[in-house]
Amino acid sequence: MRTYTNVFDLGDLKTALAEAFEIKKDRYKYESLGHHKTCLLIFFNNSLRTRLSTQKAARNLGMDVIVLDVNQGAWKLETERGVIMDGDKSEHLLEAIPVMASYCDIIGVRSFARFESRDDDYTEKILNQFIRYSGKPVFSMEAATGHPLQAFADLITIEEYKRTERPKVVLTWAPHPRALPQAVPNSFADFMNEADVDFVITHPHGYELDPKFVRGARVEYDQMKAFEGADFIYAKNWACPGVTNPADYGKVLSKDMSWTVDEAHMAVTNNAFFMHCLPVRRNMIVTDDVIEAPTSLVIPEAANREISATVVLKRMLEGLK
Ligand SMILES: CCC[C@H](NC(C)=O)C(=O)O
Ligand SMILES: NC(=O)OP(=O)(O)O
Repeated sequence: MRTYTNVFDLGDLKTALAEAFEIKKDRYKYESLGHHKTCLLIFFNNSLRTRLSTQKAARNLGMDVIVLDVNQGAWKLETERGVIMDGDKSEHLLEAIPVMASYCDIIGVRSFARFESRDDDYTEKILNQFIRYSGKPVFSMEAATGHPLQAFADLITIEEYKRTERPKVVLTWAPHPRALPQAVPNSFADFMNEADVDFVITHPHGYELDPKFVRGARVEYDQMKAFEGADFIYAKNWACPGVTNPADYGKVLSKDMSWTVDEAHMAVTNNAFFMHCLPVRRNMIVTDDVIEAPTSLVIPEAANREISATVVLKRMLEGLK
């Protein structure tokens, strides 16, 4: 595996899930694979789960780990070519990338959508420079339009807890005070469309996700109708993807609190499990009662981030041989 940015990089999902459950039984099983190999984790944005779980995964495989918070300790980086660098940025990405790559064997990158240009975000301008100029295997730790480590952990969790062979899984938008990226819902849809589930997406008008990720999923604008009979509810906020109106890209079009997932919403489901990638704004996205209920999976879901990262890093290490 040279890059991990989407569901198709994983290949057959049943095989990937079998690998995940094998590792979950013994996460140190492949600890010799990473001997004298270094994993560099580069963060342009904040993180808790990804920062901790990916370091843990690398250590499970015997790797050394370096974590770099760009713009906090390193030089502020210019990412645009052709810019006269007379401002507050001391170094260009085009030098920094090969330099960083010279100290490691595998690179993880977190670089959120900037909402300055839909094209820049949806062509993954930053992540693709690492893929193009580092000469090393590169995996996404949430880039502008995807969060595949999260979505793989979500799939593992659904597989562990499903009570029926083909569960109904609902991705629901919920309100948030800030403009959040579409990376998490995009990757969740990317994975659910390839998994053996009955997948439904529900959100207010104007929040249509990019067709590249929606693919054959059913889109239901009536949230309560979407929730009917659901086995899993996956809640997430995202800012306007700019599909129906490109001028609205990155905007907060709604803070409608009737979309907040509460017990009345969960009452029309099939006693559904509740999921969220975290961090979550309680009583905006979901009420205290729902996220604290026995059917809330947010903690085991977060714990599975160690497993998804271990599988991906294992495959990258195997590719180095
Ligand atoms: C894993 C989620 C990271 C990020 N969340 C925030 C609060 O920026 C997002 O919504 O994409
Ligand atoms: N879910 C997730 O990626 O969390 P962090 O942003 O804390 O890493």
